[in-house]
This record gives sequence, C-alpha cells and structure tokens, in this order.
Amino acid sequence: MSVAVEKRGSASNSGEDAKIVLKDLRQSFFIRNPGQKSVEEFVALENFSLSIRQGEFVSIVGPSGCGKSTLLDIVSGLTKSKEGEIYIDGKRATGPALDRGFIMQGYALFPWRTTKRNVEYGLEVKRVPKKQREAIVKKYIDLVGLNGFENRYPNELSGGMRQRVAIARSLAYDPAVLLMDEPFAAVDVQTREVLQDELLRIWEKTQKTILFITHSIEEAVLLSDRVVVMTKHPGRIKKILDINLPRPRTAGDMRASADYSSITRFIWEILNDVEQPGKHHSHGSIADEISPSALL
Ligand SMILES: Nc1ncnc2c1ncn2[C@@H]1O[C@H](COP(=O)(O)OP(=O)(O)OP(=O)(O)O)[C@@H](O)[C@H]1O
Repeated sequence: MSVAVEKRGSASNSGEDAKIVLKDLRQSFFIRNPGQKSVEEFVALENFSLSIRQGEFVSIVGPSGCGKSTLLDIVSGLTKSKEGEIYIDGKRATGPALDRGFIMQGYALFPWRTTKRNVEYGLEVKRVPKKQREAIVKKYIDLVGLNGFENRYPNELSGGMRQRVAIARSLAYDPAVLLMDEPFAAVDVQTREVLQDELLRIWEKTQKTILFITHSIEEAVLLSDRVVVMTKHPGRIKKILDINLPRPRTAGDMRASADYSSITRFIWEILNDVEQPGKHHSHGSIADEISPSALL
C-alpha cells in the first residue's frame, strides 16, 4: 500500500480537524514591459492547497522566487490573493487579524518601544487589562530567555535577541497560528542553532500551529512534521514529505543523525530534480512522500 493512500484516509489531513486550510490559492502580478505600453501577467503562485492540523509544524522550502513570501503574505492577510480561500479554525480569513502571529526576517519591532513594551503591544490592541498584561509579558519574556533585558530598546539588543522579542511578542497575544518567514536568516550560524532549539522547545510547550518559510532544507527537516517543496515558476506544490524523525529534536542531535542527513539529501534531490527511481521507498518511515492531492 502506498503512503499516499494511507494519508488520504487520515482525518488529520482531511481538513476536518484542520487549524489552517488553504484552498486553491493563486497570486499574480501585472508587470509592465520596459519601453512598451503592454502589461504582462506574472503568476507567482498557483493551485496552492494545504491543510495544517492543530499543533503541526509545517515548513515550506523552494527555490528563490518560487512564491514562499507571497504565500505567507496572503495567509497573514497583508495581501489578498487573486483566487482561493483561507480558513483559520474553520472561519474564513479575509484580512489581517490577531488570530495569526507573523514573524519576519527583519524583526519588525517598534524601535521606540522597549522589549517589555514590544511584547505588550498585541495585548494592548486586544485591550487586556494592565495587571494581566504584566503577568503575560513576564511569562513570555521568561520563555524566550530575555530576563534582564526588559527595558532595552531594539537597537540595544543583538539580532538573536531581537528575534526572541519578535517571537515573544507574537506568542503573548496568543494567536491561533504562527506564520514565520525566514525568521533566522539574518543571524549568525551559532545563534541560528540556539534559536532553532528554542523555537522547538517553545513549540513543544505551547503546542502552536506553525507555518514556517525557509531557504534551508536542514532547518526545515530539523523543525518540521511536514516539509512542503515548491516548484519555481509558477509556485506550486511539488512534493510534501512527512518527517518521521523522533522528537524531541535538537540541532546538535540532528547533525549527528544519519537519517537526518539522508532526508535532507532526499529533499535536496527533489528540489534539484535529481532522478530518484523508487527512492522514497528506501526512506520508508523517515520521510514518507505523499501526494499533495491527498491533503484536501
Ligand atoms: N509586488 C510584486 N510585483 C511583481 N512581482 C512580484 C511582486 N512580489 C513578488 N513578485 C514576484 O513573485 C515571485 C515570488 O516572489 P516571492 O518573494 O514570494 O518569492 P520567494 O520564494 O519568497 O523568494 P526568496 O526565496 O528569494 O525570498 C518572484 O518572481 C517575484 O519577483
């Protein structure tokens, strides 16, 4: 029996208990040809359908320009897709809302607010009473290990610390899902590993549903339950893989794992169109290749 058939029968992927459902998303841009009056439609994203269950960690990898950020901007509500629908907890999402926390590469912190006041921001928007706000802010500053830095401004923090503030700020107002667009791309390799381990710890503790964009196959495999591989142009789903590596995981443990190396190599081959005759069978329980059509 193929893995795809097993997945088709699974309620977790049927959309019934899904936290996030993306249905047939399509995005295009009109590009003006230089020196001409005509415009041309450029399709950045097409036929993008995906269902993500509560507490699942899903990463998206793909070549540069394949539409990863376009996708996350649409899911966040910052931009509207030309076609398709988004559901969070079964409710249609048509614009930005506090049910989705968005964490990007450039931190997007308020430079005039201290760590504490950045983390407090979403709670103010939600009109949470001051006393409660203080307790929640403390909890999330503890969780990301920023005790002692509560009163620093973003320009007084390192890149890794700023990213921790961004994570704490998004977690504090308790969104249903976290959307992360290359959150660790701007930090050095060591800090990146520390942040990856911290994110895994926080995810295990908070049971958040996470949709994560990355250029790094290694990062996607380390963090995820499933990895979605996209095609270049137009951006479509090429393959979806279940990552069945045991948890809890750490960056250090994974580096030493032969299964981890094998699955990262496998995804690299998918991305680079390397012939894989019968290859997914050899990965059996580690990374089950499933058909995108089995998801909705
Ligand atoms: N506002 C826009 N106008 C025209 N084209 C756009 C616009 N935004 C994105 N694109 C195009 O859509 C495609 C997808 O862009 P997107 O930024 O989503 O890719 P990406 O996969 O996130 O890339 P990278 O990995 O390099 O960050 C690219 O070819 C880009 O040039």
